[in-house]
Amino acid sequence: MRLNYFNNLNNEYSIDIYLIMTFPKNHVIENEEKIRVQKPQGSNVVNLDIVFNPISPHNNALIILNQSISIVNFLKVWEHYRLKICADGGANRLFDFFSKDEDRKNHLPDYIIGDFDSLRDDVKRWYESHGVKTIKQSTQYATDLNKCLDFVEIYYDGMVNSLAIENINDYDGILKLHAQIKRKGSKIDVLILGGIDGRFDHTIHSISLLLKLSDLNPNLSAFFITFTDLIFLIPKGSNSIEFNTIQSFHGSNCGLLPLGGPVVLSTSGLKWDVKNWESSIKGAVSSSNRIVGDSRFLINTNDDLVLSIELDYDKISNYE
Ligand SMILES: Nc1ncnc2c1ncn2[C@@H]1O[C@H](COP(=O)(O)OP(=O)(O)OP(=O)(O)O)[C@@H](O)[C@H]1O
Ligand SMILES: Cc1ncc(C[n+]2csc(CCO)c2C)c(N)n1
Repeated sequence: MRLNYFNNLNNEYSIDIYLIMTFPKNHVIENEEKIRVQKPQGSNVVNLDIVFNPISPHNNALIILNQSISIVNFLKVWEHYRLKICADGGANRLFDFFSKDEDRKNHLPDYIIGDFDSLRDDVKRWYESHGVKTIKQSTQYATDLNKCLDFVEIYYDGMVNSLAIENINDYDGILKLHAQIKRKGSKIDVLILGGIDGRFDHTIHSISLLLKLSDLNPNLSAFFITFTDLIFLIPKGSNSIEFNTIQSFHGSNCGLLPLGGPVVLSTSGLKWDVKNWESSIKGAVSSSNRIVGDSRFLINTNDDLVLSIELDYDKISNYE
């Protein structure tokens, strides 16, 4: 609220008065279906538009895991990513996605990385004969997803240019190189296709990696995409989750998932906004919530939180 007043020399002054509302613990407010949420100051901004249309000079990577490629806008997404990696059997999925060699040739990944227990021989040979680099990493103490995430960091650190791929030892060379990189480089947006909603151990491993990303792969900001959802980490603090392009996420169902441990949450822009709300996997969890903010919603959390947002393909197909 702004108050204007004049002093005795007739100069106009204004003062802003902020009303700070404090809510009781575990409060829920039910909102209308579409509400305006003001842009906050000093929040971490998570821009959902960059998932389908990454900012071009920005470092980014697409990782295809060994699950069928189910997102409907896959070909558009493909065009937007600079570095494309198939994790082991993920290359079979990319190969099988196309029915003609002509289309396959126009969609070559940069690398195929893994222990190669699932990569079919014919697929390996075909991609190698078209110039795709394959990097065998046979260690059974890291998953192919681990190896790919580490590789993305060493690639953008510049190590891969200065090092012939053949010189990476084929047991755990990527992990060894990764241990040498700078901890704080520039941010890299990574979109991971698959890894969630198939085998349960893989799913939990994927969530575990997400929760450990700031420790293990601090330069990466990762989004998992499945046929139904976008899943990513909301870091501790105040966050503004924004979607300015054609309101692509307004109306989507979402879940605030305390998978890293108990959290206390306050939100603005959800159908059921929570205030000072204690959430834990053994206690209350806000699932089947809905985004009602017209172009953003806010989450304040005292610890990292996993967020899932349902994908509405009618809306996201508007992304060019
Ligand atoms: N059924 C699945 N559900 C979810 N994610 C999967 C599934 N299968 C594979 N993935 C993901 O794709 C990656 C590459 O798949 P691949 O089948 O080559 O895995 P893998 O590491 O050999 O697994 P495993 O030996 O446990 O079957 C895995 O590391 C995992 O992240
Ligand atoms: C305690 C422990 N549990 C499981 C595995 C097995 N493992 C973990 S990652 C991986 C590679 C999958 O491609 C395999 C086989 C292990 N090594 N150590």
